[in-house]
Amino acid sequence: MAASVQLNLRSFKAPFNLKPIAKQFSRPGRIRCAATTPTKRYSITLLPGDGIGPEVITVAKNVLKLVGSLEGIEFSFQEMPMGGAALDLTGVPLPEETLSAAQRADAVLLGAIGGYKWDKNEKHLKPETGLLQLREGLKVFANLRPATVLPQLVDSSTLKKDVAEGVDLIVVRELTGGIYFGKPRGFGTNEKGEDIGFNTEVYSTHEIARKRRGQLCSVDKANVLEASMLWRKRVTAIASEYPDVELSHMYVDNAAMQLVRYPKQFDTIVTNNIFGDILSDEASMITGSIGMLPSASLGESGPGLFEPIHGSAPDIAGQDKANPLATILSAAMLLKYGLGEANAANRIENAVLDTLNRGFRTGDIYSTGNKLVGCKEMGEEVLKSVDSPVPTAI
Ligand SMILES: NC(=O)C1=CN([C@@H]2O[C@H](COP(=O)(O)OP(=O)(O)OC[C@H]3O[C@@H](n4cnc5c(N)ncnc54)[C@H](O)[C@@H]3O)[C@@H](O)[C@H]2O)C=CC1
Ligand SMILES: CC(C)CC(=O)C(=O)O
Repeated sequence: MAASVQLNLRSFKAPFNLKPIAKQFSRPGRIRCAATTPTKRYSITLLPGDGIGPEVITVAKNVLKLVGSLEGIEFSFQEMPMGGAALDLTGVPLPEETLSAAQRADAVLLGAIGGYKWDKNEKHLKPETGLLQLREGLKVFANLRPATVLPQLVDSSTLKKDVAEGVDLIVVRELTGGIYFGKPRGFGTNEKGEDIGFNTEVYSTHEIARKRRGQLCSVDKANVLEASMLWRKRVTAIASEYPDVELSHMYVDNAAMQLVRYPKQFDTIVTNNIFGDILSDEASMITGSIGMLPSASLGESGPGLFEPIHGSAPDIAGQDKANPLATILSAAMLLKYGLGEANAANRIENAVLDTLNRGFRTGDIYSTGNKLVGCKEMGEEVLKSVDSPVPTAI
């Protein structure tokens, strides 16, 4: 890593708590099980989407309902079409009604979008375009993707136990800029008449300024890309204002390698849209499965968007094989970061740990000696753990 400078996080106001979710995972304790009269009401827009999306959202919704009833919270859920499902229904991947329902809600929980059926659609008619429009429409620029190796799943990691054990990091990904949105973009022909496709990686200084909200290893490609050079310049400039927190810089190719060589070196990685997408998927395998990783996307104000980091997994869709834990943990992030309901969020996190402690595993995290279950049964076991007055400590 490059020489570090110090950032002082104490003096700036982040709109969210950057403390890795893992820290809260490790707080087992007695759960009060008394049902209370609902005093708080929240509206949640549910966007099941495509593939395994509806399967995992159904499970997460049930978990939210139960936790709400135990914590005196009443949810009103509004389910709206999004992605391929919306294309089939309305001809566009993000209908106006869906976006405005999401904007009006207290928080948004998304399953996943995409599938073979729409892969050949024109760009503006792809499910993925709808997701980018949703993120842009909600102005959720900061995407938090925690990756924690739970002791229960250390054997599911693709890395050796001593490398994976204790990994506890978070990727903070810029979400509404960079190459996913930059212009010019498109298709054309070069001087030899060959077809070309081109995109533009562009960052403006105000977008990078937002990145100071981490305590950080800033990942870029500043040895080659101008947008990364500006990124590093801004991050370094901001760093000088915050002397108490360490900042280091790393090139993305090295970061990809370091993540599998010695992942414990990372606490918070802050990076751009595309590098964050790729590195967080890579980090997911250290934890055992992409089916385990939740995410929260937050802006300055307005509802946050909460979604598992995985896609619609068309290869297992409709077979009751999906791991719902990433979506359940996204619901926990929704409670914690979106609604400020930390107790309710802790209930969910503890219930997930308890379910794993009781040996229940979907196929993606299965190891010998455990009980193989499908998406629905995993959800039912999590509900039992939510109800359990004393969760098992890890
Ligand atoms: N946020 C979103 O909605 C995203 C959507 N996509 C879309 O999803 C579709 C499939 O993309 P892929 O690249 O295959 O990525 P993917 O994440 O859907 O699947 C990759 C692999 O992980 C497995 N997997 C994913 N989630 C799982 C879960 N919860 N439990 C068990 N196994 C799980 C799948 O079965 C597959 O083998 C594409 O249309 C893509 O554009 C991809 C990434 C994110
Ligand atoms: C538009 C999405 C499919 C991009 C993606 O992979 C993600 O952000 O998770």
